[in-house]
Amino acid sequence: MILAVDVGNTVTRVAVFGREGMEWCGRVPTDCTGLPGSLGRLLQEAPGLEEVQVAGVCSVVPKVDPDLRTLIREMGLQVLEIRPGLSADIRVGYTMPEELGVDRYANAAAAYHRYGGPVAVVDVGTALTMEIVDERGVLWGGPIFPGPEVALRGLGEHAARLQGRLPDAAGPMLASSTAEGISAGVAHGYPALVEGLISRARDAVSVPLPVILTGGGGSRLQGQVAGIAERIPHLTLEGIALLAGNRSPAP
Ligand SMILES: Nc1ncnc2c1ncn2[C@@H]1O[C@H](COP(=O)(O)OP(=O)(O)OP(=O)(O)O)[C@@H](O)[C@H]1O
Ligand SMILES: CC(C)(CO)[C@@H](O)C(=O)NCCC(=O)O
Ligand SMILES: [K+]
Repeated sequence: MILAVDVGNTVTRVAVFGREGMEWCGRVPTDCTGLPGSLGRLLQEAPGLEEVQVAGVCSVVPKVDPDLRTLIREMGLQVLEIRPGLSADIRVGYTMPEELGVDRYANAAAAYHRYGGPVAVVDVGTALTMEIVDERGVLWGGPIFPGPEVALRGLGEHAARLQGRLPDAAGPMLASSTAEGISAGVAHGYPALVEGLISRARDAVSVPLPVILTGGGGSRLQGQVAGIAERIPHLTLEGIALLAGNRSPAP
């Protein structure tokens, strides 16, 4: 059994994986000072944790790493840090592979395991990213763009008359108020953005490219974007479990 830990800039997700796949998952906010406490409490509820020996840890928030490692080791688990190079199947196309977000590497590993190459992932979280693995198994970064919440917060901070809050409902294209205009921007803008990125990625790869949608914002995009093969909400966790399960932990 493996514990997968995915520390994103907004949300930290954890899951227990057994032979049959994911058996339990939970989430807490990534609050840099409070994370070890809240994660420790959450993990007390995790069923089957006594059978786990290895924690695959994937963090894109370096500040939390030391305390997180301490917490996991104090729970009696061995820490296996996810890093580019853990998969024998994919090779990172970055000039400096260590620059690539490890969550993106985990996404790519899970996607490649399911589909082979080429395959792409669109992950909508704090950032909107695309990971592209070509037919030779080379992982290219793909575009990085502000996620919906970050984009709107930026707008609110820089435009005196606009609020930077995410709307609940989709606004119409012919808006009759500022609120409707903003909700139309998010509801129509992000699907159009993702469709455009997918179309350009397909031009760049020039072979049929299945695309997987994931991330907390992925649920809002489901059904709104043409050309998505499937949405897999826990793709990053799946990739972490896969990468951690294939390797023995470092001493
Ligand atoms: N109305 C909406 N339309 C589009 N996207 C939304 C909407 N509401 C929330 N979102 C997106 O959903 C995401 C929330 O997902 P979640 O709380 O799982 O965190 P996350 O951003 O995926 O976390 P991380 O980047 O830390 O992995 C936010 O990134 C936000 O941009
Ligand atoms: C892009 C994010 C923020 C997505 O979580 C993360 O993967 C990250 O910090 N990446 C480093 C930059 C890169 O992947 O090229
Ligand atoms: K993420």
